[in-house]
Amino acid sequence: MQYKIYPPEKLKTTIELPASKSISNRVLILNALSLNTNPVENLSDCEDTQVIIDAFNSDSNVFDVKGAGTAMRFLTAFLAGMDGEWIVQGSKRMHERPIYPLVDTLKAIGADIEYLKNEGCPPLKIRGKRLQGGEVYVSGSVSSQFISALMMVAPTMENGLIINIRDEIISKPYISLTAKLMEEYGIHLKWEGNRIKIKPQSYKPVSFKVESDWSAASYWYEMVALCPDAEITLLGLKENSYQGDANLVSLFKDLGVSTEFVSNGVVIRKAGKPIKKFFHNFIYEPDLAQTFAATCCFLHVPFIFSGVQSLRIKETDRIEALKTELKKLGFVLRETDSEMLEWDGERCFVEENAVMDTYDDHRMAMSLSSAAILFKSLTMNDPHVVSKSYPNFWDDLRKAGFRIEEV
Ligand SMILES: O=C(O)C1=C[C@@H](OP(=O)(O)O)[C@@H](O)[C@H](O)C1
Ligand SMILES: C=C(OP(=O)(O)O)C(=O)O
Repeated sequence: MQYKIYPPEKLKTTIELPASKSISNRVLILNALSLNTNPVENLSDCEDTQVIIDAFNSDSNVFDVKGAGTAMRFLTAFLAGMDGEWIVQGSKRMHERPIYPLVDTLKAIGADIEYLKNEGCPPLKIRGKRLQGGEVYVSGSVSSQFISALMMVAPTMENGLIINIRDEIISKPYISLTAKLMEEYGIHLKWEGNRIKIKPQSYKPVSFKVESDWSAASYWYEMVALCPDAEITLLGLKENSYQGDANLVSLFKDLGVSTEFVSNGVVIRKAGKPIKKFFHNFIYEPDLAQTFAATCCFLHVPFIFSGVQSLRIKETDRIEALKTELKKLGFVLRETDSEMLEWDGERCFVEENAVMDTYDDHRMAMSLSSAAILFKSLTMNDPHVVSKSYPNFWDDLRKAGFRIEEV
């Protein structure tokens, strides 16, 4: 399926953002560990959250997490400590995404996990049993989700868990998010430097309301940056958010978007000119890199991004995908080394009748959609991929005045 997207003359609207998928997916695991029966308010309706709900409601011992990295990693650690024999599988891409740092660590404390296809990647067969815990070493440079997964199950282990994080810690705010949510569920943990100590203890069931998703908000910031006349209210965002991607407020200031925090969210507006060149290390906000690559190109602001190495092992190789799709629109991006992505302002011919590919990656679709504002229209393949984190994205664009035709 293809969409042809036409922008409105001006943007003035109020958008009910989806709930944070990172918080929703942690809360589901924490609820299961605390035997919590209180309903969660505002749980995300996205596919990545639904696959965890489906796993918990299933009578089968075979779970399909589709493309959800958090679901794959969190359920692996959860099921490793649950009596029974389990199979966790996912999409074709999920079966290429690494999970060995987590599996190796779980095996080191007695877990029984087998690779069913490719060594180091899902699908997995897990023969669950109560884990003793102890002291483990895990790499922090592949995915923070391994550390979050271990942290959440640590209090249920007989001896608790001391997690020593080796190498560079990427996506650190997501580890902080896990720690803060565990604290809300009554857990005490000690995190000093590269060491997280969690004693055996019981989770307390609590009522929880999930805040809106800052990563999803980034696409609306991008639209405001590109639209000559724009004011958008985004509901449900918190100023003192647990989400690291809230850092986009200060990053978008440099690209001419102001943020006013109001009681029920934020109002974002066009405010001044963008800076001449944009520099940022995305190691702590990998999910924002595509938004900023697209925004900078469409604003004609050259950029140097560092810390983008983890983008290669996400829903797709996001570096390759960005280079390919932005080139179709006339922007020549380069990797100066494996951790850097740069656009020095080099242009090429805009491909005639360019059609954007989305690579089974919600963030490719959402970050590129704003090109419709610059080019007056945009055609995109497989737009439904947004359901991974933001199922109502296209409906919200329609609400904001975009015309979207199915072609
Ligand atoms: O823990 C989480 O909720 C997430 C952690 C990040 O992954 P990595 O730690 O693999 O970078 C992020 O990209 C992903 O969208 C969500
Ligand atoms: C990388 C992402 O998700 P995950 O790793 O959980 O599949 C994402 O949502 O951008």
